[in-house]
Amino acid sequence: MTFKVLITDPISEEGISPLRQSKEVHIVIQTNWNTEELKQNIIDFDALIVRSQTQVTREVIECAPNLKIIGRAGVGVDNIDVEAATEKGIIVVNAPNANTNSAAEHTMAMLMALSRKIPQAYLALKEKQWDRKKYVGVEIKNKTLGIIGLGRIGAEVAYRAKGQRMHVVAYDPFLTKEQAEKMGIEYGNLDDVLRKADFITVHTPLVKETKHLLNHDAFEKMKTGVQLINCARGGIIDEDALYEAILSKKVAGAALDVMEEEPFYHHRLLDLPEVILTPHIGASTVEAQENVAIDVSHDILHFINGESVRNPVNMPSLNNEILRKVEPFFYLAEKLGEFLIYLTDDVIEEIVISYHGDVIEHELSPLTRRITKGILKRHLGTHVNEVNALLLADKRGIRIQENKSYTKQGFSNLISVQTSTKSGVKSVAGTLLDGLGPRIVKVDHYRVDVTPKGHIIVIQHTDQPGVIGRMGSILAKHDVNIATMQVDRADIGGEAIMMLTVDKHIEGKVLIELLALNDIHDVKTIDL
Ligand SMILES: NC(=O)C1=CN([C@@H]2O[C@H](COP(=O)(O)OP(=O)(O)OC[C@H]3O[C@@H](n4cnc5c(N)ncnc54)[C@H](O)[C@@H]3O)[C@@H](O)[C@H]2O)C=CC1
Ligand SMILES: O=C(O)C(=O)COP(=O)(O)O
Repeated sequence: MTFKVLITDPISEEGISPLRQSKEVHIVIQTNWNTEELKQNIIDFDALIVRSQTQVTREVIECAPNLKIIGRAGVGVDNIDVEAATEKGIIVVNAPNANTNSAAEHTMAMLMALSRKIPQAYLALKEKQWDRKKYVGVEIKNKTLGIIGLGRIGAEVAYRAKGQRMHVVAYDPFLTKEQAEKMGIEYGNLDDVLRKADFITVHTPLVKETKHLLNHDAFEKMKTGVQLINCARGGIIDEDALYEAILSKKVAGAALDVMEEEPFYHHRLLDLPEVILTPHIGASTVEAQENVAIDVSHDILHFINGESVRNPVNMPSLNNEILRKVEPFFYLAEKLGEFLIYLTDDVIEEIVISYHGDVIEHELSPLTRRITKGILKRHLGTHVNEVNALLLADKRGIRIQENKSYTKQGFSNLISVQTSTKSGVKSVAGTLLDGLGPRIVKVDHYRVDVTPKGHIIVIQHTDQPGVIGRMGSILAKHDVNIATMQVDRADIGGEAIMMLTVDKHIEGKVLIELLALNDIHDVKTIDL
């Protein structure tokens, strides 16, 4: 089947060559559509690749019933309604490492241009003005650069600034004093950075907490004559407050690659000679564009091939080594969920997942997602996936509890899943046996040993002579061949369980006959 990929922002042709080479992929590039046109035309597409310009709103996502993956050929996903995508089970991937260098280099270029007024001098000369006095700058050597957000790009900027013999003070909620010392920079809180810096550069994402992070109050705390750089996202600096701060001479200059509204032509900041601007070109290099497109293309191909994507935004990201260790448990996890929902007759209030033994050394969240997916899938349909399973459970008021314990419970690894409803608790446990694969080893408090695959019958009965024979006769009458069979009981003559694997799907009429047998209390037929 053809996998249709729509690309709506300019992208490197070399970068998408992995996609072009795939026979399954059909690519449409359309960079001129407005939102309405995008909404009308997105219906058939399986994947969408964008940069920062296309606004992938909830409305757009709702017009895309076939959309499975959105690739952001870059870092910031503030132009994508990730929550709406997650609800629909659409995976969002980006290219977090591919344009770091270009963005850091652009930041340094802006810092140099700002400190030496290069764009202003250039413009004047183009107007035939030779004015050397007007364009006196300041050195950056021995000046303090304040970095807000010391992630990938912030850290690269710090190294480069140190190379220029600047003193660097940085604030990031995840930065420790020790890490800062190792990097040879000063560790500070936000106020330290604001108070100490001669130049301030921001490298955070645009989120609720960073919107207008540099506002009127922040400007008040800065040195008079401070210069600002924003090569991250428009909106981190409050543009009106910046305008006022420049007029009042608190801020001597600003270099902006990004603005709150893009493209921008009419903002009053454009009229200030202290402001230098570029049209969001921090990642616009041949190398970065090729790299972002390659990374996103590979993730789309991973997705098509049923492999885990490398750079998910709305799921935990797993590196290859972590993935290699946890992947063998994926099938077992999902099947435990699928199995348990057959036994659960009432509305689920809580799912308790307990991991025992060696498995707890692995990243467990992908397993919890798969178990939840397995449970929800039966009633919510195939649109439930690893991306939206937890969100869908949460929206239905289902609490999910995860427990971990080193205690081995008789197996080197054991995953036990329990559903709680108003009518009681149901549980199943499974293990991954070395060389033998996944097994269901416990159903409620009964011990069993069944491969979670194919057609399974679970029969609750009273432990009496003849029950098994009568059950066997009914299956034989309907030409149902029993492949394996397990029996366990609480006490002699007490409650017992039979678990059979059979070679075909059990039809309703067989079920009715089984349920009518004396001493059989419940029968569940399960297709995994
Ligand atoms: N102008 C352009 O063309 C480009 C812009 N960008 C933008 O640069 C930004 C940073 O990108 P990366 O470094 O790759 O991301 P990153 O995720 O590696 O780093 C962001 C850092 O900001 C920190 N942070 C979050 N909230 C903060 C707060 N309130 N105060 C201080 N620090 C905070 C985080 O802890 C993290 O370390 C993103 O917004 C991205 O969209 C990225 C590439 C190109
Ligand atoms: O990667 C990012 O976050 C960027 O801002 C780059 O944006 P672009 O892909 O060049 O539109």
